Amino acid sequence: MHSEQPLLAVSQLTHLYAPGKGFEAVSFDLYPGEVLGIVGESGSGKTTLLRSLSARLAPQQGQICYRGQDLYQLSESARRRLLRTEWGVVHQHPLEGLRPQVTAGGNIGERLMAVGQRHYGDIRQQAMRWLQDVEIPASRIDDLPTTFSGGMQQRLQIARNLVTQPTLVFMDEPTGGLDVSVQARLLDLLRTLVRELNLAVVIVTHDLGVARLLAHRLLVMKEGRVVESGLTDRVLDDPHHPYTQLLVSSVLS
Ligand SMILES: Nc1ncnc2c1ncn2[C@@H]1O[C@H](COP(=O)(O)OP(=O)(O)OP(=O)(O)O)[C@@H](O)[C@H]1O
Repeated sequence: MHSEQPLLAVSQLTHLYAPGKGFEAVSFDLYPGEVLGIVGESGSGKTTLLRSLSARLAPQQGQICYRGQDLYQLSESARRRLLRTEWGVVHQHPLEGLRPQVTAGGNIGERLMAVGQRHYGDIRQQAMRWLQDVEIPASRIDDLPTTFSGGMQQRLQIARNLVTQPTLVFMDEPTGGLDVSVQARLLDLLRTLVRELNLAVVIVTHDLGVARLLAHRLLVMKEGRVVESGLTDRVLDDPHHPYTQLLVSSVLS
């Protein structure tokens, strides 16, 4: 099936705050350009797992290899560099992923500087192009993100993360907290960007509609364990595990 090496190889990953709280024995491979959705009810451990996968919470057991290298054997500064360059993290609350005291252009430009760009004119031009790509008027480049609507802030956070052309992006409920029409446009935008940039994505969502639209494969979590995994259409149209059946039928009813 895949001749190439996985971007992420996760095996037997565990971090439990208490029995059933956190995640336990999670294993999967993620390949370039693949979108993996993590679904499950509130408290099932999705966010904790995402933090561990994205180098922000050391697991108690198990291993994550990124391009064949053990993530938690890297130095702290190497992991931080990854997060500023080849990786991106899109938080549910955009201001957690933005610098509120820095202009929209500065928020995007900062990531370019982290990958070594120094030419002010080039950086500003790329920031302007990215603002337009995420449907923010370029005339807002010198405004602070706190003056933006929630939907605009989320699009700015996405631009900030994608400007460095990352290979892997982690998203935690990126459309949560937005109203339905704003959500639909944002999903459309994400789908286009993921395809155009051939991004690998791990996306946490409790919304099966979002999972259906974006994810190629799903992990279904319950009480910290993966109870079912597979291609998105298979999992949602022909769920095998009773918990997945319940999850799917609760959306349909
Ligand atoms: N720092 C922490 N210390 C102790 N327990 C925690 C901590 N963080 C999370 N938990 C617990 O671990 C469990 C999993 O939480 P987590 O946020 O990963 O779930 P989730 O599936 O992302 O939920 P939601 O969809 O509501 O965000 C919960 O019971 C939560 O209370």
